[in-house]
Amino acid sequence: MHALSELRQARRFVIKVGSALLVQQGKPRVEWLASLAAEIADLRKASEVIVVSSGAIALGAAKLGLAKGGRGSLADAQAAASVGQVELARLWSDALGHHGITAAQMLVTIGDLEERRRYLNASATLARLLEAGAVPVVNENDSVATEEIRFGDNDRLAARVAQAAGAEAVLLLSDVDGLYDRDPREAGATLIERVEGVTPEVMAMASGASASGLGSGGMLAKLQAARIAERAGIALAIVNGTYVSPIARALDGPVGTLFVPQGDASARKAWLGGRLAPAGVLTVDAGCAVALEKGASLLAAGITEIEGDFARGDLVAIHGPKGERLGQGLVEYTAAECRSIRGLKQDRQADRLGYAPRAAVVHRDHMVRT
Ligand SMILES: Nc1ncnc2c1ncn2[C@@H]1O[C@H](COP(=O)(O)OP(=O)(O)O)[C@@H](O)[C@H]1O
Ligand SMILES: N[C@@H](CCC(=O)OP(=O)(O)O)C(=O)O
Repeated sequence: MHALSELRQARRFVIKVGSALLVQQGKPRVEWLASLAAEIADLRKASEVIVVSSGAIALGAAKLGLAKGGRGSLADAQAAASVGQVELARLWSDALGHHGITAAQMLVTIGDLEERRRYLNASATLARLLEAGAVPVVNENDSVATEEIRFGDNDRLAARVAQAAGAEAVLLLSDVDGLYDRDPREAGATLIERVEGVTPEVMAMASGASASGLGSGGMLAKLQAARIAERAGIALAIVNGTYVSPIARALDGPVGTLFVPQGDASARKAWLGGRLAPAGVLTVDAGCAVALEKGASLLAAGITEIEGDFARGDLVAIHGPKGERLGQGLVEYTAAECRSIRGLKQDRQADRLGYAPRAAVVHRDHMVRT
């Protein structure tokens, strides 16, 4: 998909709604939500829709009378989210219910979308809900997620959900028209309509701060989400949601920034490429680095160092001799086994371990290079 209007062809959408759109001065924007629900009902005539909705912390903080919109401390954010999520679910259930659509709440943590087995589980739930005709309304499970296990922003969460659901398009509804070449509050800022690859230059355009003070990620989080999506072959657009009927304005306008999918990585590789937290590091020698560059599997003979305590099937980062990041992949041996067979030729692995189920330590099929 190369133009915003082409997104209409997508068979499965993820629509992400930021806190600032849903909540103003602690109150939900019910009429605006009703107009969005009408657009979702319209989209569903030809496509499937998953919503990723922020707003629990902002809604809950207002109810509990917490300072700083509930973001003063982790405990405040968790308490606010618990209270706000109840209201958020009701708002969506009412708004979609008005069009005869069943809303389904799904609260997830980073592990649910990053640990392979749980990722497959979340993916199956989403598929079943869509098949049954519901609209999943996803948010982070903020009331139990601690700082270390949180996404923190719903932009990356939306990109992950899109991967897990096999969606073709993600719409990030925000309070700006899209990505500007610099902070839009600066003079001369220009809207970028199309991005072919989120390069470091593109990343440099974003500032991490959220102007509204309600959201958490700012433009930086949206660009990180765009990177996850483009690698997964998913089109992503940042569009202005502040208007009534924002989807029609963005797609028929068209106004916004489209991030064109890059390549057509298989779902599994996309998942690997986008995963955030490797369990360990394998450092390899120069010869191995060259072989990996050419697409070979990582063999024990090339490993010089092992960091971390990982299990078979975990994600590990792969570093070159100077510590440079070469890629990451699913490891076929535990950390202890890797330490034991490091530097060994393939035919000696079985002698050392007494078994050698796999020739490669990280097979090329389960590896992505950076
Ligand atoms: N280069 C940029 N282009 C567009 N917006 C930017 C840029 N750099 C920083 N921003 C800020 O990012 C904000 C959007 O992020 P955020 O407030 O987190 O949105 P949301 O709550 O919708 O997730 C914009 O309102 C803008 O102030
Ligand atoms: N999960 C949080 C939202 C996280 C967040 O702030 O996201 P966003 O407003 O999209 O930057 C909530 O429901 O309040």
